[in-house]
Amino acid sequence: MALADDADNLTLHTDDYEINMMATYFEKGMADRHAVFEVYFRKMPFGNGYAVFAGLDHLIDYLNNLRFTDADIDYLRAQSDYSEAFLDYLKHFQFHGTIRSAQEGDLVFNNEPIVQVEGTLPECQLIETALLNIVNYQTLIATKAARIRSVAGDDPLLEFGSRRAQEVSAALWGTRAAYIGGFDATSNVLAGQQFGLPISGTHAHSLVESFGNDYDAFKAYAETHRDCVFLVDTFDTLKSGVPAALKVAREMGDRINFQGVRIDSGDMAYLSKKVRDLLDQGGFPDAKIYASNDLDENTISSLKMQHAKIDVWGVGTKVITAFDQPALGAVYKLVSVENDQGQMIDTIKISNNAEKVSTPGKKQVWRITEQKDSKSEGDYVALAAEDPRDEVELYMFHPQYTYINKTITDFKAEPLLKDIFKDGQLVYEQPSLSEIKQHANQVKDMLWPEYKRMLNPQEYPVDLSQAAWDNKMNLIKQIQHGHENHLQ
Ligand SMILES: Nc1ncnc2c1ncn2[C@@H]1O[C@H](COP(=O)(O)OP(=O)(O)OP(=O)(O)O)[C@@H](O)[C@H]1O
Ligand SMILES: O=P(O)(O)OC[C@H]1O[C@H](OP(=O)(O)OP(=O)(O)O)[C@H](O)[C@@H]1O
Ligand SMILES: O=C(O)c1cccnc1
Repeated sequence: MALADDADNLTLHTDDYEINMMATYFEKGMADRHAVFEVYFRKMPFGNGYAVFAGLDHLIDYLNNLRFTDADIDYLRAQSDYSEAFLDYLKHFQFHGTIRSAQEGDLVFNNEPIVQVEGTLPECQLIETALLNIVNYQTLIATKAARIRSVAGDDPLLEFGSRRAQEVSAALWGTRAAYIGGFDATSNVLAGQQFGLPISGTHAHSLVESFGNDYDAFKAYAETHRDCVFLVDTFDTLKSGVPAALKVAREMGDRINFQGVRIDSGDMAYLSKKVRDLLDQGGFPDAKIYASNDLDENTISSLKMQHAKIDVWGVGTKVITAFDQPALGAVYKLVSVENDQGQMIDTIKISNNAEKVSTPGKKQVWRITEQKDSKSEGDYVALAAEDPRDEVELYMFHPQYTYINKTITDFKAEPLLKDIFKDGQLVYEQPSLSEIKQHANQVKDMLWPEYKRMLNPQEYPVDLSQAAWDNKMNLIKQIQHGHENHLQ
């Protein structure tokens, strides 16, 4: 079944309630009301000290193709009680909004806006689902990949997860996100073609089974390929797999590039050391040992501690499915909306759970670093009208435990949210994937190691400016005193 006549058009990839709300705004004469929504997540994924932002490229594609086709309108007409006037509005709908966002590869933290959408109420509402879907998944995978990179050192990391990913587009966009987070190549050929990712591949057990023994399989492979990595664990790694690999490598000599062997089961610390000895004694000290089988940052870290002689890591299921945390949990909250007098009114979502109280007002995130070493002091979430670069000293305090505070003087402040779309026009010059990867690598340097350790990292400060904090407290008080906003 074809998904849509225009595969890039994901306009109906939205929740029914978004279109229902659009209809209400339209019918109530509020379709031109201006609004600001912000995306943020509440908890750091995997207990990591930072997250790696990804998804902007797909988000831009999505917005560039946002329009209701005739078939979409017919479908909506058949599904609901929308008026013809509203359907006609959808037919002529174009995205004229403004998007500010972190860039792919940027480090982002909990409780700060990572994407901001400004536009009419209906257009902001329509894109919520797809935006969250894209950013939630890709940021999660890029972060998982960064954790795996953090224990792998400089070893090559290959992404093998397509067969285990949650369907096709997760495999494709997921492997791109894993590349941004720190992987070097993917086994997915379509991802290579579509995104320009380096691809890489060895062979499966089925090849060995098809030939009935290691030697015949490796020999056949060597006669049909120049670059060879032999999978040695189908029958017996040490007694049969590695000896057969060595025999074929010797027989083929310069006719092949014997890159090494792959182990996919058993005790990989023990086996890799034994295999290393066999390769070295067999005259192939440069042959590499590849390992795969349910690897993640914990097993790789453990194998490193056991001094396993593994050179290249193939990681599938656990990176592509973000195995230990299936969702990032980023949300999309209205922070400001125009009233019937044309004034922007800040809005808040109250909850008994302090973490769930949203921070009202259109904001910018300022990354504060020390002048002397460019190391980060924390993020300063300020109202859009504020500019900490005008300040000589900056008072930073924890938004809940306000007694935790510091005043810093010799600082640089860089805005995290950059202009992507302005009034519907793409104004962002999209970097290449290799530039994104390089950026992701570089920005990690600004974090102190305490925020980067895999287990129990320090909590990175994400502070509110005094004005943003006062604004939040005032709105909470107003609501507690029964003065809810009446925008009509
Ligand atoms: N020395 C080791 N230290 C820590 N973890 C290891 C070590 N050796 C292997 N592992 C991991 O232990 C797990 C073993 O999984 P599993 O029981 O599925 O493998 P297996 O029995 O060797 O092979 P098979 O996939 O054929 O069942 C894998 O996640 C593997 O990466
Ligand atoms: O374990 P993962 O991290 O998900 O990595 C991908 C796995 O996919 C392959 O196994 P599979 O059993 O699917 O095929 P095979 O016959 O090649 O072993 C490969 O050998 C890895 O074990
Ligand atoms: O190339 C490989 O070795 C590979 C590819 C996909 C899954 N497992 C292994």
